[in-house]
Amino acid sequence: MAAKVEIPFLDISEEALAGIEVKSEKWKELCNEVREACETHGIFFLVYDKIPTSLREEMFVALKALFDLPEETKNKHVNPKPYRSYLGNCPVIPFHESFGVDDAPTLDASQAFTNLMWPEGNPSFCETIHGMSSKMQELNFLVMKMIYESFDIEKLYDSFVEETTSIFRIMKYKVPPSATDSSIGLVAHTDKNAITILCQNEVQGLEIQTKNGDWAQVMVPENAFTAVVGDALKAWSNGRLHAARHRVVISGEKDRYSCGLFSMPKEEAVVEVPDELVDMEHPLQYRPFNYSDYISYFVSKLSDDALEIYAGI
Ligand SMILES: O=C(O)CCC(=O)C(=O)O
Ligand SMILES: [Fe+2]
Repeated sequence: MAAKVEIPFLDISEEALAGIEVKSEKWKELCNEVREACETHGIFFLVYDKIPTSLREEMFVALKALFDLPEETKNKHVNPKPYRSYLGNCPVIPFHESFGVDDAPTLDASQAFTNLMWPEGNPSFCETIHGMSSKMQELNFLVMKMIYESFDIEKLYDSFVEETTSIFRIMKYKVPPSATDSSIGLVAHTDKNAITILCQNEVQGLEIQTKNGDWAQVMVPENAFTAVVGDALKAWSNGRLHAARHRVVISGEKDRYSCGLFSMPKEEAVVEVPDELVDMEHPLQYRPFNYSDYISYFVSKLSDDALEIYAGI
């Protein structure tokens, strides 16, 4: 069995932030904690009560209804871009099923996905995925804002927002056939995007590879969200932030459901290290690159070192 690891746990609930003025010392400390978590582990937990428990619960009811649809219906979700089309019964990860919805925080995108799955309409499903993805996007932006502030480059944050889009990924991991088995639910990878916010039901299974190569279980606290640094953020930060390699291992008797808001540069956007993050101590590590070209490269090679090979200096 994998070891356990202490993952930083940050409270950015309204109560915890009450009285902390933006730009105050306390706020700066919190921003630095976010950055340190990204540097040390590349993964951390967040308490964020702007996403109420009731919305999480509705989300997991909605997810069950979605995955319970006939295969034929689920297979209608097709998109030529990677990581979007419905994936089910894949021989490499037979217990995993997923969908990726582009721009789910825009109402039209949530509506189009809902109408495809339920041509007769399902307003409550639409409202739930739209509400959840929008709020997870807000959280994603807040984390990025804190990272910009901790590097003292908040003036660049607005252009980051302008150049950012997202995929909302919706996932189910079926219980393996025998309760004693544990099986790979999702193979080891780093996320390719900038930063991912994950929300899972009570079934654990996420694991990370520590910097010394061991696999460790990530025990996500009840109702917490998990933030994961991806390749685009690692490159942008000149290698200062760590893209955590992770996987999902499933065991036990309950299906695992999760969803993730993956923020990423828009199609035409270039990932480029800001001048402020390059100095004698931190020489430039990555050349500027177009994000969608990097994804095409990764999909063609599927190499663990894709970022280093593609953009490393
Ligand atoms: O299901 C999870 O908790 C993690 C999913 C994940 O790592 C991914 O989709 O990239
Ligand atoms: Fe991932």
